[in-house]
Amino acid sequence: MQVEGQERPNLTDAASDILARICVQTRDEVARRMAGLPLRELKARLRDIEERPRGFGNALKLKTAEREVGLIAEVKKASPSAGLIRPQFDAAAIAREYEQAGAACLSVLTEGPNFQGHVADLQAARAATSLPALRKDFMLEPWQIYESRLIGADCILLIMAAIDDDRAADLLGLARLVDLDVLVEVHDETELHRALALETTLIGINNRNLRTLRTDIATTLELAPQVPPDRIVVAESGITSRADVLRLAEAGASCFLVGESLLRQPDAGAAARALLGPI
Ligand SMILES: O=P(O)(O)OC[C@@H](O)[C@@H](O)c1c[nH]c2ccccc12
Repeated sequence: MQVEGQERPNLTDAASDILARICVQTRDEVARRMAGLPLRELKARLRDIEERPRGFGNALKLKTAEREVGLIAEVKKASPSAGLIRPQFDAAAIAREYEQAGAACLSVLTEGPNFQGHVADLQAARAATSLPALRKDFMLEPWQIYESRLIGADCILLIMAAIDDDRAADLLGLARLVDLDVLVEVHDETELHRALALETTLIGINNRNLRTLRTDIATTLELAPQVPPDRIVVAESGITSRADVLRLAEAGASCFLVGESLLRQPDAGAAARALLGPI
């Protein structure tokens, strides 16, 4: 990593705060990629793209109307909390299983150092299905929004714990400009109120604290009832059973972002079907 020591946050803090560490790594990575593709060139390339995004929010609404539950099924090889989840990782094959099981959308990790994700995984998963895909990464810089559109993402994630209000509004506006949907992620009441002040429909409530990596679905149970009905609540992380889905739905979540519990099963499609329930 090439960043000078004094530009880094205190390393003791960064080591005990996983989100802070990932943000430092992401800024380094973005600086590297930007050097290879300056913003002006990136924008010029976008002008040549004809394909429109697939409509992530819309797919969630349609599936939820059809079967009560909108599943965003996650494609990831590893995570900082679980380590290696799928040693034999085939993003396209997993995505196809999810689509056949009735998932509304995909979520694909593209972050390298902590999740072993790649842009190519998102492209492979999306090409193998007709489902819209969320680029699951840490969006900090405007350049990343344009890049997300270039690589074929349909939606991006904005993590309120990682950015301030001005940055969130800027990145949200840019995403709109390039026709990407946005999932705004919160973990506590303060972040939820900051998110609700933004003009955005998809509110993700992450049951995992990204600073400590601990999960507790009580986070969604507490926060979902505070979300007005014109927004869509996506319960995220630590969801392992149909019983979890039913409890979270009762609290007001209509959509569910699930990765690890599906990917731990040899048949991820069957696991997704079990979460979705009968129909
Ligand atoms: O694998 P799980 O526990 O089912 O969680 C999926 C998803 O919610 C999780 O990957 C996630 C939610 N928000 C994030 C932000 C960064 C990295 C990862 C995430």
